[in-house]
Parts: sequence; structure tokens; C-alpha cells
Amino acid sequence: MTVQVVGAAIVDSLARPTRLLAARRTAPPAFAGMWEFPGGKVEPGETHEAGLHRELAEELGVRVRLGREVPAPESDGWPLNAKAVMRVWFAEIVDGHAAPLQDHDELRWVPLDDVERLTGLAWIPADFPIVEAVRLHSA
Ligand SMILES: Nc1nc2c([nH]c(=O)n2[C@H]2C[C@H](O)[C@@H](COP(=O)(O)OP(=O)(O)OP(=O)(O)O)O2)c(=O)[nH]1
Repeated sequence: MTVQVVGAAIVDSLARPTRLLAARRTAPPAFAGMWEFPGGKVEPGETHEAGLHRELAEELGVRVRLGREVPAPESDGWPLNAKAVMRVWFAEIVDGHAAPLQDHDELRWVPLDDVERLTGLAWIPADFPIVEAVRLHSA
């Protein structure tokens, strides 16, 4: 069975995005130190959007407004590995100040127009095409 993951491309402004919030994972060992879109697995009985709001509250302590979904190659999202797919939405913080409360040890706002800085981060490998799509769709 496919594991459904949801993630957020949190930007400074949905209307005029200039920076993206990247989050550095602390676990598991295979992913520790790598950057990702904050989010996680959808729980049974939960909508994808509700799962994303829950994960962002738990991990970062923020409430967000979701914008467009980052267009993915499949309706259930971007392939991450043999078992998991991830849908990603643009999002803007409406309440709270993002902090690495759970699952991350660092957060970083990266300029979307600085390709080298953006793609120079050690993202989880499966995330690179998503980062590229985020960059293209926020231009
Ligand atoms: N959140 C997130 N997960 C990603 C990204 N890229 C990527 O390959 N993954 C993988 C890592 C994990 O195998 C899976 C998401 O699991 P997770 O550990 O974040 O989910 P969760 O918070 O619900 O944690 P748990 O139930 O395992 O405790 O998707 C990404 O950008 N963000």
C-alpha cells in the first residue's frame, strides 16, 4: 500500500513569494541532516490538507494558509521512494513564528531566485525535482 505524505512549500508571501522555508531533519539516520519540506504522513481518516495543517502545527508551531498545490507528475503526488508519494502545497504562515519544535534542528529561509543556494542545500534526493517545480511555479 502507498504511504501518502504531505508537505508544505512555505513561502514568505503567497502573492509574491521570494523565500522558501527549508527544514533540516533530525531522523531517521538515513535522512538526518538533510533538508526537506516540513510535513509528514497523513493519518487514517484525515484529509490530506488536514494532515498537513496538523504536521505544521506539531513540527513548527504555526498555522498556515494553503495556496496552490505544486503540480505533481501523479494525482497522488511526487514519488519519494518505492512506497511513498508526497503532495506539496504552497503555504504562508498566518499565525505563529516557525521554530524547529519537532523532527528538525534547523529552519532556513532561502531566496527562491538564488538557484545555487537553493539547490546547494542537501535536500532529501527525492525532493530536488520538487524544489525545481516550486522555484518555477513561484517565479
Ligand atoms: N515530510 C517530508 N517527508 C519527506 C520529504 N521527502 C521525502 O522523501 N520524505 C519522506 C521521509 C519519510 O520517509 C516520509 C515522511 O515521513 P515523516 O517521518 O516526515 O512522517 P511523520 O512525521 O508522519 O512521522 P512518523 O509517523 O514516521 O513518525 O517521506 C519531504 O520533503 N518532507
